[in-house]
Parts: sequence; structure tokens; C-alpha cells
Amino acid sequence: MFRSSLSSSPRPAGAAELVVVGAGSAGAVIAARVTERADREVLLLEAGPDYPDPEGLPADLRDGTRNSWLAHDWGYRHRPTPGQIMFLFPRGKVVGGSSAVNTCIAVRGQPYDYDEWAALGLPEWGFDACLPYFKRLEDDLDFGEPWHGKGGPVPIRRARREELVPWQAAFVDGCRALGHPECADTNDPRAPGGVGPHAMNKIDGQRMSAARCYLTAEVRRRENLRLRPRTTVRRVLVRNRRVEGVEIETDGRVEVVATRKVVLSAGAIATPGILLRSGIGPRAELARLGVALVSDVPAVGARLLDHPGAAIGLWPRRRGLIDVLRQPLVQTMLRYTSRGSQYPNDVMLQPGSFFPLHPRLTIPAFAIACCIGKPRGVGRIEHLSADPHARPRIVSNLLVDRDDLSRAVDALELAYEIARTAPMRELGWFVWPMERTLRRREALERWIYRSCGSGYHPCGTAPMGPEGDVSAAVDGRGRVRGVEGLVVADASIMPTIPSVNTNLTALMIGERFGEWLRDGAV
Ligand SMILES: Cc1cc2nc3c(=O)[nH]c(=O)nc-3n(C[C@H](O)[C@H](O)[C@H](O)COP(=O)(O)OP(=O)(O)OC[C@H]3O[C@@H](n4cnc5c(N)ncnc54)[C@H](O)[C@@H]3O)c2cc1C
Repeated sequence: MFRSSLSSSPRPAGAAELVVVGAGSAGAVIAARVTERADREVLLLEAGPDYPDPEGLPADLRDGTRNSWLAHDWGYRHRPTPGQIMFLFPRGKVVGGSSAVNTCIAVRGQPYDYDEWAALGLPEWGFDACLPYFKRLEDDLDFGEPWHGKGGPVPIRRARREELVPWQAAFVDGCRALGHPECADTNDPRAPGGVGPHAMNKIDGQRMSAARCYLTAEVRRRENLRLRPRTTVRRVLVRNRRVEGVEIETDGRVEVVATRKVVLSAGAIATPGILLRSGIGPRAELARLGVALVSDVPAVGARLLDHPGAAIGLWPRRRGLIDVLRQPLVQTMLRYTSRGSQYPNDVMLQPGSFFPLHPRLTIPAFAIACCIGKPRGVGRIEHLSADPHARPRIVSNLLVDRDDLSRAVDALELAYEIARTAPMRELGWFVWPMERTLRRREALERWIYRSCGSGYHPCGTAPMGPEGDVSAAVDGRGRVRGVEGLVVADASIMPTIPSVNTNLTALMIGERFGEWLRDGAV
């Protein structure tokens, strides 16, 4: 049986005041903010490699016009819906985490996304409380007060009309032709929805990851910050319900770092695995895995939230309209309220300048993808072993919920309508699925169920909740139930999924915990 304490552990590798596990969207921010104070000390442990010099970044990490899928990835797979085959489920394995491989869409959630968290008994997470941190993290190059920040680490801008590739410009025109309003700034909390440019953390085509923006040369020079890449945290060591260290592995060598405080920022897939290997999770699951119980926390890994998506594909009518090597994948989006929804602007439609079907297969076709912002369905993560090298089974259950599926069908019907407007019809014609499928709701429903995929926004796997809430794993400041000195701060703690892409929310979480940990408030 795996026991979680120092006495049963490998050789010591020093000590640290605060260990942050994972240098991704949240972890990189936390390390940078905590070490602003010279009397705080952070050891930042990251499983992936580090590229401290932006000039030396590999091309897949520098290029913000498309995702990096394989070169810096954990190699996870998931089953989107019960009948489907396994698909890639990318997660960044590098300093910068998933922010270093993502699509650079920089959208905040809408006020109700965070007010919903407050209504669950987490008053510190309402929109008004989060807004100062969204502003602090950004340098919005287009808009200012009262909703936007200037001079923060992450530059954000929107493509101008003249920068749009033909398909993206036609999408805006097509939506306008159908009467959708124009939306210049999706991050304005009063935005009524509509079509416009995406806010993006991409400058001159380069991705502005949490690593580039927060772990700058200046921050790295701080003597109170130690960054140890290529180091995997196997588990947290706990004695008498108090953290006493972390067990780490570098190049096959297993060591222990002594510490009284650990922040898990390993992301929504890895964080629950570390908790389980540390003896924190559902009692029965720990027994099945052969891990000695430290704290019975049923909510660890019990739910997986994610955005379901689906896309239609169109073939260009003329040569030269698509340049898969040079054109940016996304530039614009339409946001609208789905039928009968209590959440305004809960669905996004997004044109893709080309069709990345698989890392090794980019189709020179146009796409229009939908993203269901407030899905009701939930997935789960299944751990088959306590081996730190074993990958969990990710069961996404996307669109299993009938309402979610119906919204996806509505969304692609709208995509079909937009694609038939004059500006778009001039550029492309339908290839995927066949038009006869697009015209028949039942056929479209069956097709979407078979072809839908993840928005790559997993969250909610170690959710926050108030005292006494059995569906929560941590309290409103990320403190793990029943273990002193252990905090979770990443996308895992989101109690409900925000209606949009999750990176800015993960950075905002990092900002908040960075401040709390720096000021001794956690
Ligand atoms: C392909 C892709 C495209 C996306 N596109 C967008 C987008 O355009 N806009 C958007 O808003 N969101 C996007 N997202 C989602 C967004 O990037 C994530 O929600 C966000 O980065 C999550 O932040 P995090 O801090 O929770 O986790 P991560 O950023 O994933 O950080 C976790 C870190 O922990 C490390 N780690 C994990 N386990 C261990 C361990 N045992 N020991 C040591 N280190 C460990 C990982 O290597 C990683 O660096 C995308 C994600 C992907 C993968």
C-alpha cells in the first residue's frame, strides 16, 4: 500500500518554504506574484521543459496562430461521447502549461459566470471581486477603463478589419446580414453579444503565454524563486493531516523536498491524480487504488466539466483563399443566447480559417465551429492505478445531455444559415457533413453526436465550495478539506464552467492566489 508520509520516502532533496506544482496558467502567475515579496520563497516544479529565452522558443510554442498539439503535450486521450473512438486531449507539458500551446483566445467569462460561484456560497468569487484581477493581468491595447487594464503582464488585442482573412471577414458580414449586432469588445461585461473580433493574447502572430508574460528574465533573476523544470511531482507527503513534503521525480530519480506548504496548480486533469496518490479523495477509490487514506474527499475527480463543440466544413470555391501555413486559425466569433437559456450569450460560433482535424492532418477547408458555453452534462476522470506515470481515463460525456445536444444542433443550423449568406456563399460550399444532413434536424443530431469534440477547457475536478458542501473538494481559498498546508489553485477549482474559453479565468485565479499567498492570507 502507498503511504503518504516522509518516513516511508526516498532521499531528501532540500527544503522549500512554498512549493508550487505546475508552471501553467495559474502556477506561473502564482510564482511570479508571491516572489514580489523578497521575504517569500517559492520552489516552482514543472514536469515539462523550460525555455527561458523567448528568442529560443521552439516554433510550436512561438506560433500563436494555431495550437501546438504534440511537441509539448501529456499524451492524454479522451472519449468525447460514449460511442466514439478515442481522441487526443491536449494539455501543455512545458513551463507555461496549456497557455503555452493554446489558441490565444483571451475572453473573460460573463458576470453571471462568477456571480454563480458567489451564489454557491463563495462570496469572494463574484464578478465584482474578480474584475480587479482580470484588469491587473492584462495590458489591453484597444480598450481602457472602466473594464480594462493597462500595463499588466498579458498583452491583449483584437484583429482590425483589414487584418481579417477573407473567410473571417465574410463571417462577420454574413452574421451582420442576418441581423446580428456588431460586438467590438467581447470582454466588456455589458456586451450584448453579436459578432466581432476575438480578444487575443497574440502579438505579431506570437503566443503570449503565462511563461512569457509572467516568468520574465527580471522575475527569473529573483533569488527567492527557484524553477525546476523536467521534474514531476508524484505525490504530496502528509503526516497527521499536515503537509510535510512532496515526492518528486527527475530523469527517473525519486527524491523528496521537505515543505510545510504546497500549492497544486497542475491543471484540471493532473491535480486530482496528485491528490489521489497523496491519499486525498473518495475513500472507496483510494482503497481500490491501494493508497492509504489521508482525507476522505468524495469530490476529488468526481466531475469533469468541459465545453462540447462541433464544426461544419466548407470547401473553398477558388484557389488561394486558404493558406494553412500562414493564416491565423481564429480571428472572429459570434455570441448569441441559445433557445430558452437562462444564460445570455451562452453559445459561441467561430469560423476557422482552415480545418485542423488532427495534428498531422490539416484540411484546406473552411470551418464554422460551435462551442456550448454552459453545458449541463458532466464527465469524469477514472484512475486505473496509483502509478504516477499512468494516464487516467478521461470520460467526457459531451452532448449526452439532451439539452446540450439540442443547443449544438441549433448552433450548427445557425452556422449553416450563416454559410448560405451571400458573403460566405461566394467563398465556400458544403462538404462536411453533406447538405442533406444539415437540412434534416434528426440526421444532424445523429451526426453531431458522432463527431463532436472537446473545447479543451477541462475544469471543476476539485471544485471550491463553502464549509459543509460535500460536492466540494476545497474551500473558497483553495484549501483542501482535512489537510493543513495544501492548497489547489488552477482550473480544477472552478465550481461551474465559465461560458467561454478558460485561460483568462485560470490566469485570474493565479492572480488571486498569488496575492493571497504573498500576503499570508492563505
Ligand atoms: C490546445 C488547447 C487550446 C486551448 N485554447 C484556449 C484558448 O484559445 N483560450 C482559452 O481561454 N483557453 C484555451 N485553452 C484552455 C486553457 O489554456 C486552460 O484552461 C488553462 O491553461 C488551464 O490552466 P491551468 O493552470 O489550470 O493548467 P495548465 O496551464 O495546463 O498548467 C498545468 C501545469 O502543470 C504541469 N504539471 C502537471 N502535472 C504535473 C506534475 N505531476 N508535476 C509537475 N508539473 C505538473 C503541466 O505540465 C502544466 O505546465 C486551450 C487549451 C488547450 C490544451
